[in-house]
Amino acid sequence: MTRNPKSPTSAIPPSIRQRPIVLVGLMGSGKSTIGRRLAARLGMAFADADDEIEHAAGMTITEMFAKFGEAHFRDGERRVIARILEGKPLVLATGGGAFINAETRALILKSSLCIWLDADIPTLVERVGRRSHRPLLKDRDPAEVLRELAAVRNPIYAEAHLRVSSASNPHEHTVQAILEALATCKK
Ligand SMILES: Nc1ncnc2c1ncn2[C@@H]1O[C@H](COP(=O)(O)OP(=O)(O)OP(=O)(O)O)[C@@H](O)[C@H]1O
Ligand SMILES: O=C(O)C1=C[C@@H](O)[C@@H](O)[C@H](O)C1
Ligand SMILES: [Mg+2]
Repeated sequence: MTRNPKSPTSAIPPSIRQRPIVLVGLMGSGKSTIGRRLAARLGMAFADADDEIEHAAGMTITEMFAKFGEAHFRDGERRVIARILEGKPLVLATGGGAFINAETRALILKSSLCIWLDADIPTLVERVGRRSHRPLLKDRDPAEVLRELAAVRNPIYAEAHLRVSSASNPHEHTVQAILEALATCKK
């Protein structure tokens, strides 16, 4: 594991590891890939809510949307996130819409330290790719959908406790920026 001497994790108050760290933000903002790396740096467990939901339902998110609709998916998402947050503190990557659901958001804000990973639309478009497996992006121009979602969702993501840009490459820059934010976090 590489450690950057500029940001030793020893600078992070021990209380930070005593509750879950939850990453929220739009599709492609890096919640899953950054979350896994952040957890490794902090020596915490990691979970991805999208993976957990697929595991619990025994089908993909795309299948769930097609078979039961988005509302059903959101309900399952809330229950899965509630169960994860009741367990041992960990880093949790949420799906892009989880924090937009008022009940799920209340749960996250109450029991975790919540970080909004934010990036500009061109960066997000590049990262989700042109042939996305994500059900909300597969039938329309991803740039258009992401712009619409950003307009509605960004004011809600702004309720997160911390906001960190994930726009710069490589991943380690973003992990570093999160570690720096955690080191001075008063929440
Ligand atoms: N800070 C970063 N630097 C470089 N590449 C990144 C960064 N963040 C994400 N990526 C790349 O962007 C792509 C999408 O990232 P990721 O799957 O982590 O997004 P996500 O927020 O989990 O999306 P979703 O909400 O759809 O689950 C991946 O290929 C990932 O490697
Ligand atoms: O932004 C969203 O609403 C979504 C993001 C993905 O992570 C998945 O949770 C699903 O595709 C919905
Ligand atoms: Mg993800």
